Amino acid sequence: MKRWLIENGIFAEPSAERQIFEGWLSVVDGYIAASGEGAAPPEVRDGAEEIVNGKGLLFMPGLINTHGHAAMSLLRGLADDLVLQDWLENHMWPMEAKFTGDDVYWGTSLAAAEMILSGTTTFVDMYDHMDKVAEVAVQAGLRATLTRGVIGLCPPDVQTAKLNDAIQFAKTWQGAADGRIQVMMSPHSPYTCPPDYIERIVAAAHELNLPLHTHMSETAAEVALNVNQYGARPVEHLDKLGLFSRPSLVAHAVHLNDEEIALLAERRVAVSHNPVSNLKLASGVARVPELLRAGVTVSLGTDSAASNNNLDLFEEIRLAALLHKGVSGDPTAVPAGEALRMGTLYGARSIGLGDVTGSLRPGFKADITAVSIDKPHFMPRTDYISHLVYSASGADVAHVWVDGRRIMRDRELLTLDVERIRHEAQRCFERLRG
Ligand SMILES: CSC[C@H]1O[C@@H](n2cnc3c(O)ncnc32)[C@H](O)[C@@H]1O
Ligand SMILES: [Zn+2]
Repeated sequence: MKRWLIENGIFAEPSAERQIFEGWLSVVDGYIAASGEGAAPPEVRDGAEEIVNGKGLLFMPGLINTHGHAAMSLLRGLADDLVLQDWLENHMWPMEAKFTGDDVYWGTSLAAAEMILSGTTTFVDMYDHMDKVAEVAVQAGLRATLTRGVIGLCPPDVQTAKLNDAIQFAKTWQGAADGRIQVMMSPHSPYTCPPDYIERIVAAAHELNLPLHTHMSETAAEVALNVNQYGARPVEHLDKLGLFSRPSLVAHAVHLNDEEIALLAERRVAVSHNPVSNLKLASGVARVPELLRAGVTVSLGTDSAASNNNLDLFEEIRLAALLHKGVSGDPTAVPAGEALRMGTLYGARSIGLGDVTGSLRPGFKADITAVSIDKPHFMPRTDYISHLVYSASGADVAHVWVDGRRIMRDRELLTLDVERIRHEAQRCFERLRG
């Protein structure tokens, strides 16, 4: 039984009434065991194998990135300042057609390094060659919810092969690495998957007892196309195809009307809000305050480094708090505490891990991000929730633990060889470009 302790720290618990306390927190076998204000009780201190001095540090739940395509980090900076369809069809998909498992391995490793360095402990990833993504997640020590995204714009035998690949991936990896790896099923979107194909994917999710994840209502053009092709907007269309009969997480959900928001709430569909990607691709601004008011679980995602162009979830938290004030004219539209919950607790809930991670309460996994607060931009000590949301960035993260295991110490990655990853990522990109 491994017991360790953090003492002299400041702790931020986004779910609590009183969100900040100064004191200690103990971990036993990867789970948060207890915490309290002031000095740790002697029996806790005496039983600890390791004591982390938390002076100058703020400990918070590890950040949860609920939508991304990690391997696309290889395409960062390749095609900027374009709208979604042009970016996807003329720039991303031609490059992705050349991706091998090796590219996905090194692209995902690059993303994993960046995510750990900026305080993310759990990530959702939708891509191809998912065995490689899972391998990286296990090696990096991250928690991950992974899904083989399928695009159905291909002959029936290829559709079937892709679906079988997704099923095989799920059977191999669901619950791996002591439960750190979870799996979902993913039609890429309603505009790339014909209705009967979506129904087959939903049926597979029922058989395997898995949640579903998809891109939905990202652009106004997508909604118009859906109405033209199928006579319904994407929410109604996917509802009719049974997608929301499983626990589901939709990415973007930018273009929604009031009825659609009500239906998402009724079906308990979670939304991954990706504000930076939505701004960069000029997709629009999601109706986050309305979604939250309707009771929808809204979490945060970066999308890929090709449409962001980094994986720093602190930026999404800050933007979620700022953007909706700006567009609504209401400074309380997304308050700081709510933005922090979107990056932690609500992220966990949106992938069915609401009792596992996203909180520092006893019984949760010790997925912890330590922010170095001995810096001018964290002074004076007025309100640390405010500082985390409006002032912090990923570069302030000092240490990271997942499942109670430290994976970054003083900004040194303990599970990944960052020099090798940088070199291999450049090599992969040059081959792809060539
Ligand atoms: C089938 S694997 C995932 C697939 O999704 C593509 N993608 C990346 N970002 C977006 C986005 O914002 N909207 C829709 N699709 C996106 C990526 O290029 C992969 O092909
Ligand atoms: Zn995406």
